[in-house]
Amino acid sequence: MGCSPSTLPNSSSTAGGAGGVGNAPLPPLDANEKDGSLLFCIKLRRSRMRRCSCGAVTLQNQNGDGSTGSATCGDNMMCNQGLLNPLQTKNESDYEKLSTGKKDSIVTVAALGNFTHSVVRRATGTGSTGTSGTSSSGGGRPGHRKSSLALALTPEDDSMDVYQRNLMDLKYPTVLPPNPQLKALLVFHKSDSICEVVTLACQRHQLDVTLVKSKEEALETLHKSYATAQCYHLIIIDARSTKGLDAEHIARTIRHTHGHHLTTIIAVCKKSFFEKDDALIALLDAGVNRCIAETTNLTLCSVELKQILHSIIRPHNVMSTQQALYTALHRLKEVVLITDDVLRIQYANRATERLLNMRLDEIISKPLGDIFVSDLSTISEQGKSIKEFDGILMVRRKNQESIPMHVRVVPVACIGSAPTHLIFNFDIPGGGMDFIATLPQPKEAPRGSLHSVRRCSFDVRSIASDGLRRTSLAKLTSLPLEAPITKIINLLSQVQENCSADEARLIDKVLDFLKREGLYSPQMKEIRTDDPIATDLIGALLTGPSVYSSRRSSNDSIIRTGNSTRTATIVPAKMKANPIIMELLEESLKWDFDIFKLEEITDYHPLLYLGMEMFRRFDVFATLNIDENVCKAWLAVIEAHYHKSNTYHNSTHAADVMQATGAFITQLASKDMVMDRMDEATALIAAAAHDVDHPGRSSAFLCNSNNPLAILYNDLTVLESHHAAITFKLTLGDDKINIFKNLDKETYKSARSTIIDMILATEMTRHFEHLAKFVSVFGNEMEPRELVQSEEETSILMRRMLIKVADVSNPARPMQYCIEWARRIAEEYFMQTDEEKQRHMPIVMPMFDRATCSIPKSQIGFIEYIIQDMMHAWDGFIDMPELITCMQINYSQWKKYDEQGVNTLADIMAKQPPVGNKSSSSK
Ligand SMILES: Nc1ncnc2c1ncn2[C@@H]1O[C@@H]2COP(=O)(O)O[C@H]2[C@H]1O
Repeated sequence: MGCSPSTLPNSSSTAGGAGGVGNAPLPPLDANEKDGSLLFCIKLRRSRMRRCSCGAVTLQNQNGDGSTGSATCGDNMMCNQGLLNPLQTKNESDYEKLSTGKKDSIVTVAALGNFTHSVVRRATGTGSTGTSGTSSSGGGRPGHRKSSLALALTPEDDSMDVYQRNLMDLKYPTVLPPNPQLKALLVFHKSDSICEVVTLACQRHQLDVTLVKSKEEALETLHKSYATAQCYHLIIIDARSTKGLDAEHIARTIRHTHGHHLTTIIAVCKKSFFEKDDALIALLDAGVNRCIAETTNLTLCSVELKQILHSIIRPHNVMSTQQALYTALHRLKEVVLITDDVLRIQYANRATERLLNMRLDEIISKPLGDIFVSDLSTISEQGKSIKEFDGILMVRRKNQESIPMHVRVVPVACIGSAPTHLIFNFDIPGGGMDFIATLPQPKEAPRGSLHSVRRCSFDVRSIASDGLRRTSLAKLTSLPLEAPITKIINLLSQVQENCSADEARLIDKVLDFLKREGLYSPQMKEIRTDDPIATDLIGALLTGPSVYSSRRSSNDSIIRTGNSTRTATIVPAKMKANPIIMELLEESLKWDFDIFKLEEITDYHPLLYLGMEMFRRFDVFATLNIDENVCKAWLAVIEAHYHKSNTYHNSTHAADVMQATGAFITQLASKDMVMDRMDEATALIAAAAHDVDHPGRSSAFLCNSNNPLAILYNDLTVLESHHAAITFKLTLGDDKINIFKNLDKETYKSARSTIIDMILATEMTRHFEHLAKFVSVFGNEMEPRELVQSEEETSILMRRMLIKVADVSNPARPMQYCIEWARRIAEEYFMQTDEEKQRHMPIVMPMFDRATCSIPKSQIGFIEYIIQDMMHAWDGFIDMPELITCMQINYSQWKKYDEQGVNTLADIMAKQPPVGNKSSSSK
């Protein structure tokens, strides 16, 4: 069997393989799977792990006698042949019967993971495909190619002896790439001689060709083909003239169309085009895989096409099988760990989780040294050269004593260089879970009982140095403390050993939930979107920074400091009694207030002007018993600490949130749901300051870059904690701006607590928790005060929701403002991605790349997953139907843009009237 290390693309889209293989999408990749850079066809013997090379890849080989050598064996022949159609993945249990029950049998990853019906039938020698051959006679599944004329997915594919292959399959079954009837969609404005030659070349290679003449026709055809699971593998676009077709636009639209991440797109260009690298690069950036020169020479065109089939389409097909392999590895009973090139764990399967008593997210990215107590210098000398190893290592389980395990370690090379990665395989007595289930549990731990089991070569120093810690751990674990939840988890784990794969998967999910904190805190609904942009955005907003730690991490240790050069004593800008400003501020409580105009006419001091207007309208001066000038100075200082360079998180956003807060307070009052004066004042202050000193980067970014703020707040609620803290630091640090100085102690304490609570409530990771609590109290038939909650508790829930809705109300603003906010936030996200790339940091939202991001898709996802439910809940409470109306209009507009392929910021902005022109609407 061959090993086929290859690079996994860093995108969940690979998993679907929809565009490339025309099959049902595979499940999305886990974070670690996404980042895994290796793919292995592995077979693991109970007693030995073997591996060999494919093609140019060199891997060391351990022969049966223990010697090492280079493996370029005939097993490689088995790597990529035959068929794997995920649609046919049914009969896993059949296959398990076939592959188990043999002592010292080869436990193939395929045997335990997805395996196809057709392969099973071939392997068992039953069924027509077994004897007629899957690719030569057409006796396989319907619609499959006839091999003598068709493209061979591997050089061996067409000529392989069918019987011999079946025997080989039986012995070394592998996961095989799909090999469907290939379909090509030709998008040519007119059927000229070039189009004819391309068509003939396609036909020469047995491609099923469809010709369309416009972008609309192309999209409709793709849409239909996706709906009927008959995807196109190759799309060839005529890019010779922009008059007929805008190839760049078409390519970009196709890339953003669901199911076409892996579709191969080729552009046919004029010869002269190859002298203009700008134009070529633009096409490639739009998602074209290759540009080819127009030709009327059929042979040339045919050769070009053949190369594309081999170098692009075939690898895409192979890639689509990677998920199957990972699934298989994941379910393997043997413990398998793979490290990356700096010896951090990049892959661990489920058995590893059990062995180490840790969750995958706790394992992935850990340095190897963290899970072994033993000295690892025999495997890696100062992290430089890595060596084969077969012996005993002390493994450190979470919260428990270390245990000795027999471990085999194999170094592998990825791209022909010296070996960089290590594969660890643990020899588990009895072959699997039973042993793991019997590992010493806290109470019954027969300490040291396993120590005599095997020949050992422990590193005495490491054990001694760790002794103290282990002794105290031992004391802890022997305490008669066992939470009921631990018992439940253990019982469920036992049940899992003897149940079907589907049941095991469900139990896995249950276990996952049980192991989480906050079992009774409402959480976000599962994100059910296939759209990677929405997944990226919502995932980044709703999950804490730990989620990113498993992504490729950075060796970047540059610490980004906050904007610490400003002093708190900034003299307030002189507010001019400008009649235009005054006139605009008359509208300041209306939902369609033009905040961008205010930004412009106040020369980027909207917070100062809007803030004073709000303070005046809600008589905050009297409530705080403070001079107007102190409030003015306070607003000026707060505004000065918003970063002008942020496109979104600047003082205009703060003013916008304050304006929404004012509008909500007014509406509440009109509904007789009056907030008291101090509640109004604190809500406005919280709104004004809620993002102060925002660095224009997310909390996850700060955590990933070891920013001092992330260190200070232990990666928890980093930005919001900072906004709240700096608000008070600035305010209390200078008497001239201390708006609280005349409050008595108790009132100040209560005001401070309210402001902090409101600012912290803007953190999105607890979005669903806040929303669910709000709905459970205010969405109830009963009066809130009849519920168990105290009045103070209900009022806290209301204030939190108020600032949350105000904070993300931009998708429910009139369309032209909504679009401008979308532009600003997208630009800020893009700048973060640019910086992450430049500093080689983990990319928090890879889809927010200015070259490829679809703004409409991001907004559709944001509205669907975050905004919609919240706006309905808030409207139900406050009765502001204009929020819902605006949101729905905006949503339809984003959908329209999406359908039209208006994706980039430039595309969208080109469709907008100038900002500030209220009367015009979007095209
Ligand atoms: N229109 C939008 N599209 C995408 N994300 C948004 C939009 N508006 C707000 N957000 C995000 O929602 C977050 C709410 O909290 P922040 O203001 O810290 O950061 C905000 C942005 O990250």
